[in-house]
Amino acid sequence: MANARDALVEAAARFSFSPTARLDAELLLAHALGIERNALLLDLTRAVPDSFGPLVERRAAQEPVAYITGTRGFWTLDLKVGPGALVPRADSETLIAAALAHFGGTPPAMVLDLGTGPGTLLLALLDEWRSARGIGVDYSAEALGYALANARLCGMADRARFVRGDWAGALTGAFDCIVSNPPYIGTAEPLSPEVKDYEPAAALFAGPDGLDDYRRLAPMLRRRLAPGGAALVEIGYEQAAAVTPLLEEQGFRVVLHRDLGGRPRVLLAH
Ligand SMILES: C[S@@+](CC[C@H](N)C(=O)[O-])C[C@H]1O[C@@H](n2cnc3c(N)ncnc32)[C@H](O)[C@@H]1O
Repeated sequence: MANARDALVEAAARFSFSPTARLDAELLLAHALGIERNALLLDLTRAVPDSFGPLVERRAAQEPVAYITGTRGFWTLDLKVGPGALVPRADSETLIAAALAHFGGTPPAMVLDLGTGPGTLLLALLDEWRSARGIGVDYSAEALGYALANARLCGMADRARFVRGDWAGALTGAFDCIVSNPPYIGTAEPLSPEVKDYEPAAALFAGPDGLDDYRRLAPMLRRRLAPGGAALVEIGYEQAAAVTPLLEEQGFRVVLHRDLGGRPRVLLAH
């Protein structure tokens, strides 16, 4: 029977399409063994279970690792994810860092996450702001199923509520912090099979120029933001020049935040 060391080399070679081929293999083998990746790396002589083979086949077909393992780490949390919900992206942690920096030692009382998916932004913020409560909105029932499960798993079900709806259309009241990572990919943009063939199109595409959802969201942010509050939206790295005026037209002052790669990633409107 192959040992872990050899099996990882073989699996990573099958994942040459992935920039994180070796990491993918380690995560899948740790999942098959039911242990943490760190524990796997401490002993690479261990035997490989038969259940690893089918996982390798799924990844070789470019299924996202997070859909295979059913979880994805985001900020301080391990979130349950699966088909029907976008896999949280590391780039979105820029928005969390920007929100924490903006509010500093005075956390907002009410947070609204528009397009919450598996609860990503809302739950990460509520984990930091223990006195805050929040609402996550999505129009995907599947995504909301994961969001609710994640709120329970992370011990935040008493502070996080989820609502199915078309952005903020059905909401009333004011929120001190509104966050959103809406779909922002243009319909003709080329995408890898990993994204295009597995992740929900409704979480990705926003009209020919990728801006349709920002156009709808901008006036809703104005209406739902409490005085003195801040709205933060994630953007594609080439969209700052197009999205900033949409927010400024609503009377907002806009501050740009960059991701760890130095690319424009978040607009903070206040
Ligand atoms: C790019 S995904 C982001 C998901 C999550 N916020 C994250 O960062 O992992 C966009 C989300 O917006 C949701 N969405 C798209 N159009 C929507 C609409 N009109 N109203 C509410 N949610 C919408 C999608 O279902 C999807 O979950």
